[in-house]
Amino acid sequence: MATINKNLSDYDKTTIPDASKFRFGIVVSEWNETITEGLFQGAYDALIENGVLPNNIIRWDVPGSFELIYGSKKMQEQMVNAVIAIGSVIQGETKHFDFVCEGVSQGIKDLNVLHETPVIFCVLTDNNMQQAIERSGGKHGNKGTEAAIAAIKMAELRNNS
Ligand SMILES: Nc1c(NC[C@H](O)[C@H](O)[C@H](O)CO)[nH]c(=O)[nH]c1=O
Ligand SMILES: CC(=O)C(O)COP(=O)(O)O
Repeated sequence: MATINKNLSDYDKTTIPDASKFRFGIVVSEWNETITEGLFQGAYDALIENGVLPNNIIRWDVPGSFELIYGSKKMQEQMVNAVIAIGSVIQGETKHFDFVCEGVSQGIKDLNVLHETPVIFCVLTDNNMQQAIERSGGKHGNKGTEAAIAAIKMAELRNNS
């Protein structure tokens, strides 16, 4: 199903584990800052709504989405139950978009394969700014909310396995 047929902020609260026992790391890319701030807010609000204590949310900023890999790797070392990597890549005139998207998605996949702490992929890869606006608190909801719910579920899975 495409995002266009699904609001990214919708979730069934009754299916979400109690998150009050968990600590989360959020790594935020500064590129397309208005978008990544919207995603951060969506993630932060959803964590709080599901019982996470403000002191148990650690935020670090990195320059761009490519740096989310290193930032998330260091965040995995911080005694957190899960990490959320937040970025926004927007298509430009060159192939740079493809390299950044490929690098960050493969890099975060590698962190999930190599280490115990789950890293959630909250990186928008849009054709234009309008698509990014619509997915960071706009008409399609907020991918930050979706990422926070995924982080809680993965923290619980890790706890129980
Ligand atoms: N163009 C975008 C970038 N580019 C920057 C890279 O992510 C990286 O910071 C640079 O190559 C230095 O290593 N980053 C985004 O997050 N979004 C973009 O649209
Ligand atoms: C995603 C990008 O790399 C980007 O927006 C850069 O734009 P350009 O390809 O025009 O340099």
